[in-house]
Amino acid sequence: MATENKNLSVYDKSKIPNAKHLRFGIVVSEWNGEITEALYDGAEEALVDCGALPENVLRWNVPGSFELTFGCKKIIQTEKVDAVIAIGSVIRGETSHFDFVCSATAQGIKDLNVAYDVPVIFCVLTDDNIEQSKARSGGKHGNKGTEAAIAAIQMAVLGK
Ligand SMILES: Nc1c(NC[C@H](O)[C@H](O)[C@H](O)CO)[nH]c(=O)[nH]c1=O
Ligand SMILES: CC(=O)[C@@H](O)COP(=O)(O)O
Repeated sequence: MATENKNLSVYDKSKIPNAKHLRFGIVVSEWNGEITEALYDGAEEALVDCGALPENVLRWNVPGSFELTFGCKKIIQTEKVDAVIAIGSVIRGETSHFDFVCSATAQGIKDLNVAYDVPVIFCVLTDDNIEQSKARSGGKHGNKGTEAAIAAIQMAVLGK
């Protein structure tokens, strides 16, 4: 199902485990800050709505989406977290740089999920234009940060 037909912010709280005993890391790319801040707000609000304590939501910033892999690795290595959310916004420019950043970031975050026993949630928008990004960070399609928070809670308790 494409995002076009799904609201990213809709979740059934009764079906989400309570997050009161969980601790989360959120690593936020500073590129396209208007978008990533909105994604962060959606994620943080959903985590707290589902019972997480604000003091158990740890935020680190990195320069761009390419640095998300390293930032997520470091937060896993240095902090006790039950799940990590990687937040970024990549918007296509004139060159093929978009493709390399998106691919490297997706592969890097996938690799972290293999290398460590802490789920890392891919909350990276990869859009052709800013309008698509705005629509997915609190606009007509909801907020991918909200979706990522719910996934983080579900994955944090998986197998426990
Ligand atoms: N163009 C975007 C970037 N580019 C920067 C890279 O992510 C990286 O920080 C740089 O290549 C240095 O290693 N990053 C985004 O997150 N979004 C973009 O649209
Ligand atoms: C995703 C990018 O790196 C991109 O926004 C950079 O723009 P350009 O390809 O025009 O250099």
